[in-house]
Amino acid sequence: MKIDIHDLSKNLTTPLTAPAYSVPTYKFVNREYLNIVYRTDVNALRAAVPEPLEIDEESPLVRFEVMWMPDVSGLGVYTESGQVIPVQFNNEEGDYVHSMYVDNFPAIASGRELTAYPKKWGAPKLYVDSDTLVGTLDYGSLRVATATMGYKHVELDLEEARKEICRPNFMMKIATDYNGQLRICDLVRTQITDAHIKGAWTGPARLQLFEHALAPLADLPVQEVVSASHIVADVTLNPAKPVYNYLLH
Ligand SMILES: CC(=O)CC(=O)O
Repeated sequence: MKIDIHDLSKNLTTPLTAPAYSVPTYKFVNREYLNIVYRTDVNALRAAVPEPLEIDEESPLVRFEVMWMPDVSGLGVYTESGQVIPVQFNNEEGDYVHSMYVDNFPAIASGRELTAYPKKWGAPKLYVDSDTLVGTLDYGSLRVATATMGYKHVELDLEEARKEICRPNFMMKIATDYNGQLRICDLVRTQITDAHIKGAWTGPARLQLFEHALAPLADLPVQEVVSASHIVADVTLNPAKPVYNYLLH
């Protein structure tokens, strides 16, 4: 087999004859979000966020999210759950993606290799239980998060919902050479720019996080639920771009 590194139509990843994921662009139809914004401990938040990102010390917030993706071109069906943290970088507001637990291998591999999504294997679920929207996250056999929200109690403004899911995302891209030395250590930025909101609601919400050594969501403890949203949207993801190279600083 001849390897042509300039042929961009080929998905050059392994296994060579049956790659672990398809070539993006990934388009999501009816992506459904349960987002719960909560106040946490400022020292815990400071310890989680890499500089030069800045947190809001006066208002230390985290967004816990569970996303059900029933129709994703090239990746299939999956659910994802994690935490993002509101930050500022170069005077721009955005969210630092702190953790993501996902139940689909191609989504994990492509997210980590092509972008910088901090994805690990996990078992999130999003479903309606009678009058309640429920989001759960299991890691192995243990429950690490349970979120509940009144189902479609109050409609949200669709433009506000669009702004919520289109905030810039910042992530850490880390790759090493064969000796374990850092080859890439970047802060990267991406943003959803193509989102069609199909519905958005809010309602009463609660969130419980449980201690786990390898899925340490509870290290950012819930002090108070601030807001919650349930959003259904079609979205397209964009590639990430480096915005800060730690190897040069
Ligand atoms: C496809 C990706 O890597 C991003 C996501 O799952 O949200």
